[in-house]
Amino acid sequence: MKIALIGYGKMGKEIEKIALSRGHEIVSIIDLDNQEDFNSEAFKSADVAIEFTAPTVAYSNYMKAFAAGVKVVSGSTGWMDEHGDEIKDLCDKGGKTLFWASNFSLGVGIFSAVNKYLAKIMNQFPAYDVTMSETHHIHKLDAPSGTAITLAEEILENLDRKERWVKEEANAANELPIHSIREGEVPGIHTIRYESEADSISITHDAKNRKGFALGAVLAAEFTCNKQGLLGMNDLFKF
Ligand SMILES: NC(=O)C1=CN([C@@H]2O[C@H](COP(=O)(O)OP(=O)(O)OC[C@H]3O[C@@H](n4cnc5c(N)ncnc54)[C@H](OP(=O)(O)O)[C@@H]3O)[C@@H](O)[C@H]2O)C=CC1
Ligand SMILES: O=C(O)C1=N[C@H](C(=O)O)C[C@H](O)C1
Repeated sequence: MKIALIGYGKMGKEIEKIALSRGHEIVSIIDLDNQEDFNSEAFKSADVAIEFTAPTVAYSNYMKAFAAGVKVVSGSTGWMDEHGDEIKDLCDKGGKTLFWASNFSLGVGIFSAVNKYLAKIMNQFPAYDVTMSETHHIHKLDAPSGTAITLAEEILENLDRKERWVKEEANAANELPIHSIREGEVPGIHTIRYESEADSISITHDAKNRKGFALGAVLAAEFTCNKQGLLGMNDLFKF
Protein backbone atom coordinates (compact mmCIF):
# COMPACT_ATOMS: atom_id res chain seq x y z
CA MET A 1 0.00 0.00 0.00
CA LYS A 2 1.15 3.58 -0.69
CA ILE A 3 1.05 5.69 2.47
CA ALA A 4 1.53 9.45 2.90
CA LEU A 5 2.43 10.81 6.32
CA ILE A 6 1.05 14.15 7.47
CA GLY A 7 3.03 15.21 10.56
CA TYR A 8 6.52 13.87 11.06
CA GLY A 9 6.89 14.19 14.81
CA LYS A 10 6.97 11.49 17.49
CA MET A 11 4.03 9.54 16.00
CA GLY A 12 4.86 10.16 12.32
CA LYS A 13 8.34 8.68 12.80
CA GLU A 14 7.06 5.67 14.77
CA ILE A 15 4.39 5.00 12.11
CA GLU A 16 6.98 5.18 9.32
CA LYS A 17 9.01 2.36 10.97
CA ILE A 18 6.00 0.10 11.40
CA ALA A 19 4.59 0.81 7.91
CA LEU A 20 7.94 -0.06 6.28
CA SER A 21 8.26 -3.23 8.41
CA ARG A 22 4.82 -4.32 7.12
CA GLY A 23 5.91 -3.86 3.49
CA HIS A 24 4.22 -0.52 2.77
CA GLU A 25 5.74 2.34 0.78
CA ILE A 26 5.92 5.89 2.16
CA VAL A 27 5.28 8.07 -0.91
CA SER A 28 5.13 11.50 0.74
CA ILE A 29 5.91 13.11 4.10
CA ILE A 30 4.24 16.44 4.83
CA ASP A 31 5.34 18.53 7.78
CA LEU A 32 4.94 22.20 8.65
CA ASP A 33 7.57 23.41 6.16
CA ASN A 34 6.44 21.67 2.91
CA GLN A 35 2.68 22.25 2.78
CA GLU A 36 2.84 22.70 -1.02
CA ASP A 37 3.39 18.93 -1.26
CA PHE A 38 -0.34 18.40 -0.69
CA ASN A 39 -0.55 19.28 -4.43
CA SER A 40 2.23 16.91 -5.49
CA GLU A 41 1.63 13.84 -7.66
CA ALA A 42 3.42 11.77 -4.98
CA PHE A 43 0.90 12.79 -2.30
CA LYS A 44 -2.06 12.26 -4.67
CA SER A 45 -0.80 8.74 -5.44
CA ALA A 46 -1.23 7.63 -1.78
CA ASP A 47 -3.91 5.04 -0.97
CA VAL A 48 -4.19 6.57 2.52
CA ALA A 49 -2.62 9.49 4.41
CA ILE A 50 -1.89 8.96 8.10
CA GLU A 51 -2.22 12.24 9.99
CA PHE A 52 -0.79 12.92 13.47
CA THR A 53 -0.20 16.65 13.94
CA ALA A 54 -1.90 18.97 16.43
CA PRO A 55 -5.40 20.06 17.55
CA THR A 56 -5.39 23.38 15.63
CA VAL A 57 -4.24 22.05 12.24
CA ALA A 58 -5.78 18.57 11.97
CA TYR A 59 -9.05 19.73 10.40
CA SER A 60 -7.37 21.80 7.67
CA ASN A 61 -5.08 18.85 6.90
CA TYR A 62 -8.13 16.61 6.39
CA MET A 63 -9.56 19.21 3.98
CA LYS A 64 -6.31 19.38 2.00
CA ALA A 65 -6.07 15.58 1.78
CA PHE A 66 -9.73 15.28 0.75
CA ALA A 67 -9.17 17.95 -1.93
CA ALA A 68 -6.31 15.82 -3.28
CA GLY A 69 -8.63 12.77 -3.33
CA VAL A 70 -6.77 10.95 -0.52
CA LYS A 71 -8.42 9.03 2.34
CA VAL A 72 -7.25 9.90 5.86
CA VAL A 73 -6.45 7.96 9.05
CA SER A 74 -5.92 10.37 11.94
CA GLY A 75 -5.15 10.24 15.64
CA SER A 76 -4.89 13.97 16.21
CA THR A 77 -6.94 14.97 19.24
CA GLY A 78 -8.60 18.18 20.42
CA TRP A 79 -10.42 19.23 17.16
CA MET A 80 -13.72 17.35 17.55
CA ASP A 81 -15.68 20.02 19.47
CA GLU A 82 -15.20 22.58 16.72
CA HIS A 83 -15.37 20.47 13.56
CA GLY A 84 -16.86 17.07 14.51
CA ASP A 85 -20.31 17.65 12.94
CA GLU A 86 -18.90 19.04 9.71
CA ILE A 87 -16.52 16.10 9.28
CA LYS A 88 -19.33 13.63 9.96
CA ASP A 89 -21.43 15.28 7.26
CA LEU A 90 -18.57 15.28 4.75
CA CYS A 91 -18.03 11.55 5.32
CA ASP A 92 -21.70 10.50 5.58
CA LYS A 93 -22.99 12.62 2.68
CA GLY A 94 -19.96 14.00 0.83
CA GLY A 95 -18.17 10.75 -0.05
CA LYS A 96 -15.03 11.52 2.01
CA THR A 97 -13.23 8.98 4.18
CA LEU A 98 -11.74 9.53 7.65
CA PHE A 99 -10.77 6.83 10.14
CA TRP A 100 -10.35 8.65 13.46
CA ALA A 101 -9.55 7.28 16.91
CA SER A 102 -8.56 9.10 20.08
CA ASN A 103 -6.36 6.08 20.81
CA PHE A 104 -5.19 3.45 18.31
CA SER A 105 -3.71 0.95 20.75
CA LEU A 106 -5.22 -2.52 21.05
CA GLY A 107 -4.76 -2.27 24.83
CA VAL A 108 -7.02 0.79 25.02
CA GLY A 109 -9.58 -1.06 22.87
CA ILE A 110 -9.66 -3.83 25.48
CA PHE A 111 -9.63 -1.27 28.32
CA SER A 112 -12.60 0.51 26.76
CA ALA A 113 -14.64 -2.73 26.67
CA VAL A 114 -13.88 -3.28 30.39
CA ASN A 115 -14.74 0.38 31.11
CA LYS A 116 -18.21 0.05 29.54
CA TYR A 117 -18.90 -3.22 31.36
CA LEU A 118 -17.79 -1.86 34.74
CA ALA A 119 -19.90 1.30 34.30
CA LYS A 120 -22.98 -0.85 33.59
CA ILE A 121 -22.37 -2.98 36.70
CA MET A 122 -22.03 0.17 38.82
CA ASN A 123 -25.69 1.08 38.14
CA GLN A 124 -26.50 -1.50 40.82
CA PHE A 125 -24.00 -0.03 43.32
CA PRO A 126 -24.75 3.65 44.06
CA ALA A 127 -22.27 3.72 46.97
CA TYR A 128 -19.42 4.02 44.45
CA ASP A 129 -18.49 7.35 42.89
CA VAL A 130 -16.30 7.50 39.79
CA THR A 131 -13.36 9.75 38.86
CA MET A 132 -10.79 9.64 36.07
CA SER A 133 -7.20 10.76 35.77
CA GLU A 134 -4.86 10.93 32.79
CA THR A 135 -1.11 11.53 32.79
CA HIS A 136 0.89 12.57 29.69
CA HIS A 137 4.22 14.13 28.72
CA ILE A 138 4.70 17.88 29.20
CA HIS A 139 4.58 18.61 25.40
CA LYS A 140 0.93 17.60 25.09
CA LEU A 141 -1.20 20.53 23.84
CA ASP A 142 -4.70 19.37 24.81
CA ALA A 143 -6.33 18.45 28.14
CA PRO A 144 -8.13 16.29 28.96
CA SER A 145 -6.63 13.80 26.51
CA GLY A 146 -8.78 12.58 23.62
CA THR A 147 -8.70 9.10 25.14
CA ALA A 148 -9.98 10.40 28.50
CA ILE A 149 -12.88 12.13 26.72
CA THR A 150 -13.76 8.93 24.83
CA LEU A 151 -13.62 6.86 28.05
CA ALA A 152 -15.73 9.48 29.86
CA GLU A 153 -18.34 9.42 27.08
CA GLU A 154 -18.50 5.62 27.43
CA ILE A 155 -19.15 6.00 31.18
CA LEU A 156 -21.87 8.60 30.57
CA GLU A 157 -23.59 6.23 28.11
CA ASN A 158 -23.55 3.32 30.56
CA LEU A 159 -23.75 4.74 34.10
CA ASP A 160 -27.18 6.32 34.64
CA ARG A 161 -26.19 8.63 37.54
CA LYS A 162 -23.56 10.56 35.52
CA GLU A 163 -24.64 13.17 32.98
CA ARG A 164 -21.51 15.07 31.97
CA TRP A 165 -17.76 15.07 32.39
CA VAL A 166 -15.93 18.12 33.77
CA LYS A 167 -12.32 19.18 34.02
CA GLU A 168 -10.69 18.59 37.40
CA GLU A 169 -13.36 19.12 40.13
CA ALA A 170 -16.97 17.89 40.19
CA ASN A 171 -19.52 20.39 41.56
CA ALA A 172 -22.53 18.07 41.42
CA ALA A 173 -23.18 14.37 41.92
CA ASN A 174 -24.02 13.87 38.24
CA GLU A 175 -20.60 15.15 37.08
CA LEU A 176 -17.61 12.94 36.24
CA PRO A 177 -14.33 14.79 36.93
CA ILE A 178 -11.24 14.20 34.77
CA HIS A 179 -7.93 15.15 36.38
CA SER A 180 -5.08 15.89 33.92
CA ILE A 181 -1.42 15.59 34.94
CA ARG A 182 1.51 16.60 32.71
CA GLU A 183 4.91 15.22 33.70
CA GLY A 184 8.18 14.21 32.03
CA GLU A 185 7.91 12.10 28.88
CA VAL A 186 4.98 9.85 29.93
CA PRO A 187 3.45 8.29 26.72
CA GLY A 188 -0.02 8.04 28.31
CA ILE A 189 -1.68 6.66 31.45
CA HIS A 190 -5.47 6.53 32.00
CA THR A 191 -7.03 5.47 35.32
CA ILE A 192 -10.72 5.08 36.15
CA ARG A 193 -11.45 4.79 39.87
CA TYR A 194 -14.68 3.83 41.63
CA GLU A 195 -14.63 4.65 45.32
CA SER A 196 -17.01 3.89 48.21
CA GLU A 197 -16.53 4.40 51.96
CA ALA A 198 -15.42 0.77 52.21
CA ASP A 199 -12.99 0.37 49.30
CA SER A 200 -11.98 1.41 45.82
CA ILE A 201 -11.71 -0.31 42.46
CA SER A 202 -9.32 1.10 39.83
CA ILE A 203 -8.56 0.13 36.26
CA THR A 204 -5.50 1.55 34.50
CA HIS A 205 -4.07 1.50 30.98
CA ASP A 206 -0.40 2.44 30.94
CA ALA A 207 1.26 2.82 27.52
CA LYS A 208 4.95 1.82 27.77
CA ASN A 209 5.85 3.57 24.50
CA ARG A 210 4.19 4.73 21.23
CA LYS A 211 4.52 1.41 19.34
CA GLY A 212 0.96 0.30 20.15
CA PHE A 213 -0.53 3.57 18.87
CA ALA A 214 1.57 3.37 15.69
CA LEU A 215 0.74 -0.26 14.92
CA GLY A 216 -2.98 0.47 15.41
CA ALA A 217 -2.77 3.41 13.00
CA VAL A 218 -1.11 1.27 10.30
CA LEU A 219 -3.71 -1.51 10.79
CA ALA A 220 -6.41 1.16 10.46
CA ALA A 221 -4.80 2.38 7.20
CA GLU A 222 -4.78 -1.19 5.81
CA PHE A 223 -8.47 -1.45 6.76
CA THR A 224 -9.41 1.99 5.37
CA CYS A 225 -7.86 1.79 1.88
CA ASN A 226 -10.94 0.06 0.39
CA LYS A 227 -13.62 1.57 2.67
CA GLN A 228 -15.63 4.80 2.60
CA GLY A 229 -17.13 7.06 5.29
CA LEU A 230 -16.39 7.93 8.91
CA LEU A 231 -14.67 4.95 10.53
CA GLY A 232 -13.38 4.16 14.02
CA MET A 233 -11.95 1.45 16.24
CA ASN A 234 -15.36 -0.23 16.55
CA ASP A 235 -15.16 -0.95 12.81
CA LEU A 236 -11.67 -2.42 13.10
CA PHE A 237 -12.07 -4.58 16.23
CA LYS A 238 -15.23 -6.20 17.52
CA PHE A 239 -14.90 -6.56 21.30
N1 LIG B 1 -4.85 8.54 18.62
C1 LIG B 1 -3.71 8.08 19.13
O1 LIG B 1 -3.53 6.86 19.33
C2 LIG B 1 -2.63 9.05 19.45
C3 LIG B 1 -2.83 10.38 19.22
N2 LIG B 1 -1.83 11.28 19.42
C4 LIG B 1 -2.12 12.65 19.00
O2 LIG B 1 -1.45 12.87 17.77
C5 LIG B 1 -1.03 14.23 17.67
C6 LIG B 1 0.47 14.26 17.36
O3 LIG B 1 1.19 13.63 18.38
P1 LIG B 1 2.81 13.56 18.33
O4 LIG B 1 3.29 12.92 17.08
O5 LIG B 1 3.19 12.99 19.63
O6 LIG B 1 3.16 15.13 18.28
P2 LIG B 1 4.50 15.82 17.78
O7 LIG B 1 4.43 17.24 18.25
O8 LIG B 1 5.69 15.00 18.13
O9 LIG B 1 4.37 15.80 16.19
C7 LIG B 1 3.48 16.61 15.46
C8 LIG B 1 4.12 16.94 14.13
O10 LIG B 1 3.18 17.61 13.30
C9 LIG B 1 3.88 18.70 12.68
N3 LIG B 1 2.93 19.71 12.22
C10 LIG B 1 2.46 20.79 12.88
N4 LIG B 1 1.59 21.46 12.09
C11 LIG B 1 1.52 20.77 10.92
C12 LIG B 1 0.79 20.95 9.73
N5 LIG B 1 -0.03 22.00 9.54
N6 LIG B 1 0.93 20.05 8.73
C13 LIG B 1 1.77 19.00 8.88
N7 LIG B 1 2.50 18.78 9.99
C14 LIG B 1 2.37 19.66 11.01
C15 LIG B 1 4.82 19.19 13.75
O11 LIG B 1 5.83 20.00 13.20
P3 LIG B 1 6.62 21.06 14.16
O12 LIG B 1 7.33 20.20 15.17
O13 LIG B 1 7.51 21.77 13.21
O14 LIG B 1 5.56 21.91 14.79
C16 LIG B 1 5.35 17.86 14.29
O15 LIG B 1 6.39 17.37 13.47
C17 LIG B 1 -1.47 14.89 18.98
O16 LIG B 1 -2.73 15.51 18.75
C18 LIG B 1 -1.64 13.72 19.93
O17 LIG B 1 -2.61 13.98 20.93
C19 LIG B 1 -0.61 10.91 19.87
C20 LIG B 1 -0.35 9.60 20.16
C21 LIG B 1 -1.35 8.57 19.97
O1 LIG C 1 -0.61 13.33 22.93
C1 LIG C 1 -0.33 12.13 23.16
O2 LIG C 1 0.83 11.75 23.35
C2 LIG C 1 -1.42 11.16 23.17
N1 LIG C 1 -2.59 11.54 22.77
C3 LIG C 1 -3.77 10.75 22.65
C4 LIG C 1 -4.85 11.31 23.55
O3 LIG C 1 -5.01 12.55 23.60
O4 LIG C 1 -5.58 10.55 24.15
C5 LIG C 1 -3.50 9.28 22.82
C6 LIG C 1 -2.39 8.91 23.76
O5 LIG C 1 -2.85 8.94 25.07
C7 LIG C 1 -1.15 9.75 23.56
